[in-house]
Amino acid sequence: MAKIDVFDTTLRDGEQSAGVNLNLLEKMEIAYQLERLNVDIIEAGFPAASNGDLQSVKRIAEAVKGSSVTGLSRANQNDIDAAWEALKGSVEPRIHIFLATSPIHMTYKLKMTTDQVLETAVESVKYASEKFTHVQWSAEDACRSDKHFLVKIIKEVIDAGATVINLPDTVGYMSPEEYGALFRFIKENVPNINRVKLSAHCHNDLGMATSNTLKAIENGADQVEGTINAIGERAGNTGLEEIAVALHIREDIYRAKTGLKLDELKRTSNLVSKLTGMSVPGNKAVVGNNAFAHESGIHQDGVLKEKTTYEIISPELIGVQTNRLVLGKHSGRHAFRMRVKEMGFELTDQKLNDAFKMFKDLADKKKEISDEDLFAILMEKQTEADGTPIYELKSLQVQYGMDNIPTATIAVVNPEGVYQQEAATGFGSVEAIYNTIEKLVEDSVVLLDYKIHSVGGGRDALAEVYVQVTYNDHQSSGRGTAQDVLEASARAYLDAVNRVRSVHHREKQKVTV
Ligand SMILES: CC(=O)SCCNC(=O)CCNC(=O)[C@H](O)C(C)(C)COP(=O)(O)OP(=O)(O)OC[C@H]1O[C@@H](n2cnc3c(N)ncnc32)[C@H](O)[C@@H]1OP(=O)(O)O
Ligand SMILES: CC(C)C(=O)C(=O)O
Repeated sequence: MAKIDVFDTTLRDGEQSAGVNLNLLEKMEIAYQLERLNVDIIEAGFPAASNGDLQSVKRIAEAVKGSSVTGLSRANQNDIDAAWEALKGSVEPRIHIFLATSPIHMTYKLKMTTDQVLETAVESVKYASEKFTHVQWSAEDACRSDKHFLVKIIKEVIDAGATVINLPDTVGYMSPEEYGALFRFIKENVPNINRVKLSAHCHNDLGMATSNTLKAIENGADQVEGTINAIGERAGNTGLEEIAVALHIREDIYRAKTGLKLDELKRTSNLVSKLTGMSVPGNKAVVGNNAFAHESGIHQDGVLKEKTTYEIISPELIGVQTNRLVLGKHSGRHAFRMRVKEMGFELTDQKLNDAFKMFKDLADKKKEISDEDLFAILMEKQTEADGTPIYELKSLQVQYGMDNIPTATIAVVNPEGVYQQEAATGFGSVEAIYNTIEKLVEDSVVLLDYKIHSVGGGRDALAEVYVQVTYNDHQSSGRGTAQDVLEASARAYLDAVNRVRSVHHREKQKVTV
């Protein structure tokens, strides 16, 4: 099994993400976590970029001992000296020098000929090797470079003292097959290549960074570069979490592994996301919040019976406690019943079915049903009297306008099973509803108290209404839950009436016995 070195550039290429700016303490926090994750190399910054960057790299190099720390440098003495200033305190000082080798970059950006680039690369690597134990050299934009020129310059920089050669796909241009072939070509054609480690560094412009990196491993890469959460310049870099977990899960084909502590991945991802302000999409591979969430009934049923039906990665592997069965409109009875049980409710089959129907109706209106929503539904069902014929709300319509008299039209099925419909007005919508209900139920109802609050937060939160009434000379309370406040109000009023009826019903039964 080949061991692949992990070179983390979250603090350098990752910080190049538009809008990301980390201060020293934030960088230190991430560096400590990367050390805990057991990355081999941390690229902590670009010391020549600013005094702040130099100081961060220096502090991280002094503080972190479990991973090697490096800094980026252009191919000139000034940048190399800045890197030395930052890194000379580390155990085995390591520098990362880059110089572009593609015609586009050499012509337009560097304004240098190939000979000048060759000479600059060799001189800078020689200069750096006098100070640093490890010198990584990157052929920037290697993937759009002439491969014979690459062979030539790589051979020369190895002779000049480079210990690692990196072939970056700087603009995320290559296909996996092409990138793999480039590694094979360099391995087969650079005569001194076995003296160095070969590294892959991919960008995700065409969404191929992970596949490209894996292809590089299949074709001889000893080191992979990337960031946590795949952040980085433009569309980002290779997500190290994806590589490490892919190698682990598909060990059968890659026959390679990293030394990462995989169960630190989620924590690292959370920390990087929080400190950079770059949120991780829910569907992000490995570390997205939905990576272990199952929403559809058939999947939930499968996972309840045997996790591996729909999970190739176990959540514990990356430090997530458990998978999540999300209750939503695609969920089925198996998952619903399990959640009901977990929440401590024991419902009869009939009530469970009714609750499931209420849940499905609500799920049609809300994206995700929270535990609070579910609790409200289940509590309503749990506390509903059994066996008593009740008034069942069938439909409710309210007409309201600032200059009109509010009117409610309500249909119920009464305790005798008869469908009834009535309409009434009121000073407000709720009063119109309550006046209508009074016409529908046999005896008079007097409202004593009315309270309303929202269950959970957000604009689509459920409304929960509590009422106190006297009905038929009995005081009673009632509770109603619905997404609409008027429906919740109607349900609460009918619930109070039904509770009185249920007490009567039980008393009558006692007398009969
Ligand atoms: C592919 C990558 O991710 S490379 C890393 C990119 N990261 C960064 O650029 C972040 C940090 N950069 C910075 O803070 C600034 O760009 C600095 C401090 C490094 C340089 O700033 P300035 O001196 O103002 O130069 P500026 O950034 O405008 O231009 C870059 C210069 O470096 C030159 N250059 C670019 N790459 C290299 C290289 N590898 N070796 C030597 N010179 C280089 C450019 O040709 C240009 O030179 P010119 O001024 O003679 O035209
Ligand atoms: C500095 C190099 C390795 C780089 O970030 C790139 O080419 O993308």
